[in-house]
Amino acid sequence: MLQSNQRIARIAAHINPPNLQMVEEDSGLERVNCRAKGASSGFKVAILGAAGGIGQPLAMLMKMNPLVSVLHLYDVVNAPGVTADISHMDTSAVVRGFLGQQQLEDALIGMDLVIIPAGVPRKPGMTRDDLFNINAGIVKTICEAIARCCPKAIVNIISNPVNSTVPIAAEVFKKAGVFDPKRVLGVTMLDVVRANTFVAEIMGLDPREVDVPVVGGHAGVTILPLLSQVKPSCSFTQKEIDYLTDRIQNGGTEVVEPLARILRIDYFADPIDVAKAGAGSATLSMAYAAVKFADACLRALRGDAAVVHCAYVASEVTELPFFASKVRLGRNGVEEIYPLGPLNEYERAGLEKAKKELAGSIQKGVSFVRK
Ligand SMILES: NC(=O)C1=CN([C@@H]2O[C@H](COP(=O)(O)OP(=O)(O)OC[C@H]3O[C@@H](n4cnc5c(N)ncnc54)[C@H](O)[C@@H]3O)[C@@H](O)[C@H]2O)C=CC1
Ligand SMILES: O=C([O-])CC(=O)C(=O)O
Repeated sequence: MLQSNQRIARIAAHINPPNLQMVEEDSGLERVNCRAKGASSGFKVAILGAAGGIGQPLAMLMKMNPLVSVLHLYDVVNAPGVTADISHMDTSAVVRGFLGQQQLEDALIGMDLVIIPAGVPRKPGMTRDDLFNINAGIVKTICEAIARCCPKAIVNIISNPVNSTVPIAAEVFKKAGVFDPKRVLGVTMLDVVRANTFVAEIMGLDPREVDVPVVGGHAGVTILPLLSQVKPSCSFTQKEIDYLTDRIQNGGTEVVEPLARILRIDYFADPIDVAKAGAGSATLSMAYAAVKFADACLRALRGDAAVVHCAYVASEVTELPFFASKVRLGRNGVEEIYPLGPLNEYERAGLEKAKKELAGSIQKGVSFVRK
């Protein structure tokens, strides 16, 4: 039976790893973090930005994933509290918290998958690119640490502007001599999740049975839904195509901005209710999408066949160095990038617009690291 002070120390150690060694030395306790049954097999996953609007529900959902054996939660604020909270869930993954930059490397050592939702979100009136000045530096610092501590990890980048943060990550890894284009993935899953939902809504289908490829990037016109390739095969009127394309491209803004979609949304009488209006951007649907994507990465790491999703990756599908399209995931990350398939005239025009904007965003990210 443990003494009261030992029990308290155990809790502290669980939440704050630097105390762990001290506790082991002082009390002779075994590493509490290794005690959970079922924790020996499975993957080690780190969430960076784990105390944020996306990070918290993402951490909760990853703690529920049976493929995860160890879950590291890192943030520059509030990581201990979130870790304590999540660690009480009676699922097998062992949770450890890491607070502040001095613990970033500890958070990363040995990780198989690193998920990055660290950074500031949009407020009304902002584009994702307006986040560049703050988030570019955050992603750069984090990726420098990944290059040192777990260069073989699969990296899922959520922080916006994804169109630039993925090129930033790639440049950092190149500089460190560890860039593997198969392992760096921009998370565009929320665009697919939204597209599936909106198509299902107007076609009267079950969203779980709908699959809309969304290619290009993750901002405005760079988000290009290929409605001609929807499964199950659907035939849309031009009005429906215009509505769906616009809504999928501006799904993020629908959450951020009051009044943004006043003319189209009919489920609230008061348009003010339609957005977070300064309280941030999508967090819950994003956590859902991030977990869907992370789970796919883990299943692929395990060796499952035919794990195919859209993601923004280093690519030769177009003349641009990065592009989102369907990729097959495997034990090494991106094993195969699929071509875009036949596009109709509307989609070809959309592709040209997307590429024009993407080229600038990619260059901006690359220059940020090379400067
Ligand atoms: N890829 C996508 O589809 C989506 C991306 N996002 C983006 O995700 C990011 C996070 O959004 P939210 O969670 O809503 O923001 P948030 O502000 O609620 O949370 C961000 C977290 O990052 C932490 N953070 C800040 N600097 C950090 C650093 N240097 N290292 C580690 N953590 C740090 C903050 O302390 C905070 O806990 C934003 O950039 C947002 O635009 C949001 C929705 C969808
Ligand atoms: O719109 C934003 O700023 C957040 C985001 O990327 C999304 O919800 O798709």
